[in-house]
Amino acid sequence: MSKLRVAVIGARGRIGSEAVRAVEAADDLDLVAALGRGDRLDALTEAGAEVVVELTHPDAVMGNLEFCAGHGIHAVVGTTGWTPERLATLEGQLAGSPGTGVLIAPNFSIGAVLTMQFARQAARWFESVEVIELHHDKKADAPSGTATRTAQLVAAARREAGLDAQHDPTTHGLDGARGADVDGVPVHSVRLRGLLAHQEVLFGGTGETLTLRHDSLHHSSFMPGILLAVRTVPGVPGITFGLEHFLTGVTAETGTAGPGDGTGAGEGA
Ligand SMILES: NC(=O)C1=CN([C@@H]2O[C@H](COP(=O)(O)OP(=O)(O)OC[C@H]3O[C@@H](n4cnc5c(N)ncnc54)[C@H](OP(=O)(O)O)[C@@H]3O)[C@@H](O)[C@H]2O)C=CC1
Ligand SMILES: O=C(O)C1=N[C@H](C(=O)O)C[C@H](O)C1
Repeated sequence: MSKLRVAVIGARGRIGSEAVRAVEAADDLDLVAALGRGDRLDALTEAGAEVVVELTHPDAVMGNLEFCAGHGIHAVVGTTGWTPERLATLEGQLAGSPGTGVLIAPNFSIGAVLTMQFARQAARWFESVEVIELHHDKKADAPSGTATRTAQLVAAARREAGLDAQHDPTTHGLDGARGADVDGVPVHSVRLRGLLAHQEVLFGGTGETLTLRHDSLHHSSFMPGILLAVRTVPGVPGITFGLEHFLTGVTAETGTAGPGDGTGAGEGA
């Protein structure tokens, strides 16, 4: 059987360099290009890439995906900073390439995907919820894509359950002290040298709290998810938002992806 031809963009970055090693080590995958800043995207077509793994920067991702869509190259996207506007742009880019698949994953680690699902499950049972995400000191975007997605899933579950919006009693304080408001869920971002990627979802109810915590301790935590996505995305045309849609057993919890439907694409990452 021929190997799937894979390229990595952002190949010299923290996660990109790990992805290069993971693709090289996979028996069924062939790393045909490893691109960094300044490299020509034509190298992707010249190398015959079938799937691109995009791990760059919010400023770079849209141009890279436009090229992929325009050339019918499937894409697995880890770069964060997604908004509904960006998703709409990507949908437009893919319109002329209906067989091309793009998986956008706010987080490739199984523990983080499960944390989001557990948070979604817990949301209806608690009055209060806040998210704290903690990352390394080089991260460009805040809140993290994972925290944004978590807050959106929790907010959607609260709405579905008919819960009231959370009331913030703060009348005195400094700007920013209560974090960013993501769909009515406060999200607090910590940036600290020595950290990698961590998140706590805190729920509060009558006389009790529940804390869900996930820690990515090494970039290897993202590799099984990236490899799964690379192997799966050629068979799934269009935009899929969230790795859970490629994970049997977790998919049933979330429904199918679709812009603005509260479960999949179109909600930012
Ligand atoms: N979904 C997930 O599970 C994960 C997602 N991420 C996301 O992945 C992205 C990258 O993270 P990280 O590896 O930490 O960041 P890094 O800054 O370490 O790596 C990004 C790399 O992309 C390169 N780059 C920037 N612009 C371009 C471009 N136009 N073309 C090609 N390469 C380019 C950078 O080059 P230069 O150094 O010259 O700027 C750098 O080598 C971020 O958005 C992050 O949030 C990270 C971890 C997990
Ligand atoms: O920049 C990172 O490092 C990470 N980014 C993703 C995010 O924004 O959620 C995934 C993970 O948290 C690591």
